[in-house]
Amino acid sequence: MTQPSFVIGIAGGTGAGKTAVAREVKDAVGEAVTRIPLDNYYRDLSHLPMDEREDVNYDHPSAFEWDLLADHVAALLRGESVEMPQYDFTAHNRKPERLTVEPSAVIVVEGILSLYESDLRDLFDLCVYVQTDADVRILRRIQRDVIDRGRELEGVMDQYLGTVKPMHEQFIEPTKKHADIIIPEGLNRSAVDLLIKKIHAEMREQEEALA
Ligand SMILES: Nc1ncnc2c1ncn2[C@@H]1O[C@H](COP(=O)(O)OP(=O)(O)O)[C@@H](O)[C@H]1O
Ligand SMILES: Nc1ccn([C@@H]2O[C@H](COP(=O)(O)O)[C@@H](O)[C@H]2O)c(=O)n1
Repeated sequence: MTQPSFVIGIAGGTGAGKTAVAREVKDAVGEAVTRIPLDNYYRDLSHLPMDEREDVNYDHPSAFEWDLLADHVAALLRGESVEMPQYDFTAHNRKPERLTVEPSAVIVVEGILSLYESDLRDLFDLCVYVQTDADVRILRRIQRDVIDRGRELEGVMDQYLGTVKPMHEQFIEPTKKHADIIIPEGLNRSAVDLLIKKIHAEMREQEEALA
């Protein structure tokens, strides 16, 4: 049985506020929202030792298992549950366990390159880009990586200049052209409230279509 779902892709640079927006939407709309972090679809790198996993370019499109993510979103739209991978930023690898995700009225796919791959984008009803200046994003990222992810400041800076910034300019920022909505700064109250209103309106339409 197909599940009528409203699918939203939220993209934007590291530290832009994508996760904050997606969490705010889930908190406001509730159980009807399933959040699918793109990070969970980083390729399994169990075949590489830790020192090689540390050096992977995690901001290049090739770092993600796009087919699996598109298959999972398509399965949810067919009304089937999926076994979503989980990611461990400390190990630079997938966790052994998966999380069962059930079909739902609203699906939010959120991550740096959510709007990059056309097969995935074709499944989205609404494309959102969170636009935040690079200086604000790097400050947020340093805070998160050093405090939450236990990384050294020097490593965060090297990674930012070596891969994060150039990949942002080459691959992430250009996906803004696919956006229906651009949200400034992340948790922009007015923009997020409008997004939540749109989701409620779509859910009402789904309910009326089923009645
Ligand atoms: N408009 C905002 N003003 C201040 N801080 C914000 C705003 N939006 C998001 N943040 C904060 O910025 C940090 C990074 O946001 P996050 O959503 O994790 O970014 P992303 O998922 O895009 O990497 C978080 O601590 C979040 O609470
Ligand atoms: N092992 C990894 C995997 C990813 N990253 C970085 O995460 C960023 C994406 O997540 P956001 O919440 O910031 O959007 C991306 O820029 C990768 O560089 C990492 O550092 N280590």
